[in-house]
Amino acid sequence: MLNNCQINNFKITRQIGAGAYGLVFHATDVITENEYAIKAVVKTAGGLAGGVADGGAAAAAPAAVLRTQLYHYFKSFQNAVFLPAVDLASIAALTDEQLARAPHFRELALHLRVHAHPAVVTVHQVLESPLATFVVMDHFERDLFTAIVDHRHFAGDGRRVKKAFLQLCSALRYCHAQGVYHCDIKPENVLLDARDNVYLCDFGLATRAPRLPASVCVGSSYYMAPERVGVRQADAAASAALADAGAADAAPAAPTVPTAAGDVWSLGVILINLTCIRNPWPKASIQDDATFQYYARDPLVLKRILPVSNDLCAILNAVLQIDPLKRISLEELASRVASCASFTTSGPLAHVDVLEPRVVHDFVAGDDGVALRSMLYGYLHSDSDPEQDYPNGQAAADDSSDFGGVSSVVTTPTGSVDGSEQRPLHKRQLHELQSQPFSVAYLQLNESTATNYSTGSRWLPQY
Ligand SMILES: Nc1ncnc2c1ncn2[C@@H]1O[C@H](COP(=O)(O)OP(=O)(O)OP(=O)(O)O)[C@@H](O)[C@H]1O
Repeated sequence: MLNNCQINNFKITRQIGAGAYGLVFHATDVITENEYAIKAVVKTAGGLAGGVADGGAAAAAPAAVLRTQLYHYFKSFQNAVFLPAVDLASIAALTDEQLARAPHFRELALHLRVHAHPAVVTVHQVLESPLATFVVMDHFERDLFTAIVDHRHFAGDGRRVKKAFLQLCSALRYCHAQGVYHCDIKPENVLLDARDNVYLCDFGLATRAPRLPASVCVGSSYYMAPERVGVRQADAAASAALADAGAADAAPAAPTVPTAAGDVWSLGVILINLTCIRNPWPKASIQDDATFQYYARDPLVLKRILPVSNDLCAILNAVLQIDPLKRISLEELASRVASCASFTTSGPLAHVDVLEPRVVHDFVAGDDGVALRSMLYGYLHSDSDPEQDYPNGQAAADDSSDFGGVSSVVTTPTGSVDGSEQRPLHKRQLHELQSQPFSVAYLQLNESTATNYSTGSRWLPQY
C-alpha cells in the first residue's frame, strides 16, 4: 500500500516486517540504488496504538493502524515527503530522563550505542516526521531462523556454524561491554548476508540494567533463561526439592539476576538451533516444561533428546547452567566452540574443523576488516569486564525501570506480532499474539496474574 512512496531519496518498495513497535520497509536509494531497510516507529509515548489506556480498542491491529496512518500521511504529500535527519550521536547520548520523555527513541538509542560493531545492523539515518520516526538501516535478505529452518543452510557445514556463532559471541560481548543487554536474542533477530556474516538487530527489549529483579520476565520463551522465565512459588519449591536431593545446580531464588547471563543462555539455545535444527524445550521452567525438568535433574539428558556429541554436550551444559552465576563467559564459550571437533553424533557435523586463532580472527574480522578493533574485542581482551563478573552477594544494581514497572515482556519466535492483547512496556506497549502459526504467548504482569501460554512451532523439539 505504501509502495512507491518516497522519503527524501529513499523509495519504499515493499513492507518486509511488522512488529510490536513498528513497520519495516524495504527501500532503495534512488541516487545510489543501494538497498535499505526502513523501520517506522510511531511517535507516541504509548507505542503503536496508545497503550492500555485506550482499552485495547486501537490495539486490535497496531501494525495496520500505523500502516493506515502512514498511507494518509504520504497521500497528503503526493507520496513524497522530505524529512529532517536527526543527529545519531545526540540520540545515542540521550539520558534515561530524556528517553522517558521521548520513549520512541529508546530502542534506537541503545542500538546506536553498539551499531559500530560489524555484527550489529548499522543505522545510517534517522528521519523525523510528525507521525513517526524513520530509521534507515542496512538491509539483509534473510534472517537466521529462515536460514536454519527453511534453507537448512547450516546443516552440513561446521565452519559456517562456527563463523555465525563466533560473530554472535563477539557482537554480544561488545554490547555487554557498552552496557547494553539485548534481552531478546533469537534467530529471528539475527540477519544474514550473502557471505554468511551475521548482524544482530531489534533492540526493542534491550536494557542498560546489569541486573534485573528475578520477577522480570523478558525475552522470547524458547530462548529465555530460567531466571528470566520468572521465579514463582512452585518453581522455587521445585528448585529447592531438586537442590535438597543434590540433583541439580538449582539455586534458591535470588532477588536480582544478572542481565548479561540471560543473553548468554539464549546464545546456548541458538547453538542448538544451528547444530541440531531443533529447540531443546519450549520454556525453561521446571514447573511448566517436563523436558526442562528432566534437564534440571540431569544435564546429560541433552544427549538423549538431541543428536549432540559429547564435546557439544559439555559446552551446552556450561552455557545452559541453571544458576546464572555459574554460566560460562562469552569469551570462554567462543573459545570452546572454535576448538570443538564434533557437534553431532552422526552426519556432516560429526567431524568439524578445529579453528586456528588466525581463522577465528578472519571470521570475526569481516571481509573488509571494518572496525576490526571492536570485532576482536571478545578475543583480544583478557582483562575481565565488570559487567560480566557476578560474584555471589555482589551489591545489586537492581533496575527494572527500563521495563516501565512491567515484569513481563515476551516476544514471538517469529518476530512478528498480530496484536491481540497489549500491555505497556518501555513506556511503549506490548503485545500480542496467539494466532501466528508458531507463536508463543506469555504475559505475566506480576506473580498473581494468570499466565497465557500457547505454542505450535516449527521449532518444537522432536525426540
Ligand atoms: N535491517 C533489516 N533488514 C531486513 N529485514 C529487517 C531488518 N530489520 C528488520 N527486518 C525485518 O522486520 C521484522 C521486524 O523488525 P524488528 O524485529 O526490528 O521490529 P519489531 O517491531 O521490534 O518486531 P518484534 O516486535 O517482532 O520484535 C524482522 O523480523 C525482520 O524480518
